Amino acid sequence: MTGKLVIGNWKMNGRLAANLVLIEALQADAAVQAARVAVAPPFAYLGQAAALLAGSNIALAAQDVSAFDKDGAYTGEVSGAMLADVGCRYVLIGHSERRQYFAEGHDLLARKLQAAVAAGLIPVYCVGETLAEREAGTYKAVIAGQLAVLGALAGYDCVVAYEPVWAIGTGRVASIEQIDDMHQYIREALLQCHGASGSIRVLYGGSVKADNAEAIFALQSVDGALVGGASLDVDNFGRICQAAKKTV
Ligand SMILES: O=C(CO)COP(=O)(O)O
Repeated sequence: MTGKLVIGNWKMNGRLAANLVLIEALQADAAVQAARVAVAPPFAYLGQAAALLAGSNIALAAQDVSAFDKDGAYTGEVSGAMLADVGCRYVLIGHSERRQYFAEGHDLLARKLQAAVAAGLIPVYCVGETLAEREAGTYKAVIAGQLAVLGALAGYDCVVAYEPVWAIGTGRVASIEQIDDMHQYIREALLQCHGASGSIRVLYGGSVKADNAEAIFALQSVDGALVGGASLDVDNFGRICQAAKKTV
């Protein structure tokens, strides 16, 4: 499978009936089948999605993982081993919504990253600055601080998703220049803290839609996209996958 990686983050959306319709439509979409694609449903629906996706090219991703890597008395938690057991290949870690609403910070995220790789999952580590940080001009330092957590993961397969908070769900996509600038910066920073930017893929996320995907994927510095809202719409997601496949 070649091409850019497209991951659909469903966030806290979905129901059994709607998921069935969406996944069956994705399976029937030639562009989705031909691209390198993953979907990240909520925990409650991972089993359903895994069963529906069995034998398909579409991989399964989770939206989060517990920092605890041993089974036990951790009510409400879902471990990396459980995610691997139900068929997940990827797991999102450090999404800005988790940083914002659940106060996830450096130490916890470092543990989650370790737990993910220990379970054989590929972490999709999310970074991104707020509008205030962008306007204050501190955004690169913010991203560098967030990336520092990856230092301990040297040697592991890892995906980084750059998602400027101000572009998430706002329809306000970062400009091509802003994306390229940050992706170049992230690659260089990864070389410093992770040691091998070559083995790391950097995805862009934030209001990616069918009509802007091709221009974003045309950037050499972009290895794919983490898609929120548009991943719930087959037509939009299918066209994003088509754009990803075009720009190998
Ligand atoms: O947060 C995102 C993906 O993780 C991006 O969400 P939107 O594509 O809805 O802006």
